[in-house]
Amino acid sequence: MATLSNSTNIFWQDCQVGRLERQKLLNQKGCVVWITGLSGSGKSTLACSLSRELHSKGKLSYVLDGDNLRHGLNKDLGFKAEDRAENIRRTGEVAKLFADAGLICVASLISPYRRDRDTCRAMLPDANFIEVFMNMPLELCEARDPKGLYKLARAGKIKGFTGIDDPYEPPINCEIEIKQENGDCPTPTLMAGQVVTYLENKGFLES
Ligand SMILES: Nc1ncnc2c1ncn2[C@@H]1O[C@H](COP(=O)(O)OS(=O)(=O)O)[C@@H](OP(=O)(O)O)[C@H]1O
Ligand SMILES: Nc1ncnc2c1ncn2[C@@H]1O[C@H](COP(=O)(O)OP(=O)(O)O)[C@@H](O)[C@H]1O
Repeated sequence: MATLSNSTNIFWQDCQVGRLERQKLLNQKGCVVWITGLSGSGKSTLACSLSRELHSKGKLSYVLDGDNLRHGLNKDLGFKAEDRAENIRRTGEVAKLFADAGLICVASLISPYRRDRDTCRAMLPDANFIEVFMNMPLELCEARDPKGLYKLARAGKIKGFTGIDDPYEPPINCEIEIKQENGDCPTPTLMAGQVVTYLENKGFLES
C-alpha cells in the first residue's frame, strides 16, 4: 500500500470561486451522507432511493457505492483490514471533494470498522458528516443474500466475510438509524424520507 504524506514542498492553491458561492448556485449545502451496514442491509437501495428523492426536489447528489468504487478507484484493494481502511480513507477523501463542490454526497460502503468511519468524519466539519446506520439483523441480510455471498461465506468459500468471520462494529453515535419496526423493514421510500427529513431540518436543502 502507498505510504501516506510522502509529498514535500507542496502548497495549497486557493481559487476565487469558493464553496459558499457554489452552494448558492445550487441552493443547497454540501455534505456527506455516509451509509454503513452489513452486506444486504439495504445500503445501495437507500442510496439510490435517496438520490432519486433529492433529484425530484431539485437537489444535486452523487452516490459513491463501495461495490462500484471497487471496479475502478479501489480495484487494487481486497478485504483484509488494512485494505478496507484504505478503501474507506480514499472514499472519504473523494466524498469530501464532492461535499466541497456543494453536492450531497451519498457514500454507501460496509465500512465495518468504527475507526475508519471516524477518520472520514474527522475530514469534514462535524455537522457535515451524517452517519446512517442500517441496523438490520444479520439473519435478515443473510436471508436476502441477493449475491449468494453469505452462502459462499458459510461454506468457507469466502474468507473474512463481514458478519460471518470478520467483525462489524456498529456506530455508537450515528446521526440516523434505520431499523425494523414491528419486525418489518421500512420501504426504500420511507428510509429515504427519514434521511431527507433530517437534511431538511438541518438546513442542507437550502443555501
Ligand atoms: N469478504 C467480504 N466482506 C464483505 N463484503 C464482501 C467481501 N467480499 C466481497 N464482498 C462484496 O464487496 C462489497 C463490499 O464492499 P465495500 O467496499 O463496501 O466493503 S468495505 O467497506 O471495504 O468493508 C459487498 O457489497 P454489499 O453487499 O453491497 O455490501 C459484497 O458484495
Ligand atoms: N427497505 C427494503 N425493503 C425490502 N427489501 C429491501 C429493502 N432494502 C433493500 N432490500 C433488498 O435487500 C437486498 C439487499 O439490498 P442492497 O441495497 O443491495 O444492500 P447492500 O447494499 O447493503 O448490500 C436487495 O435485494 C434489495 O432489493
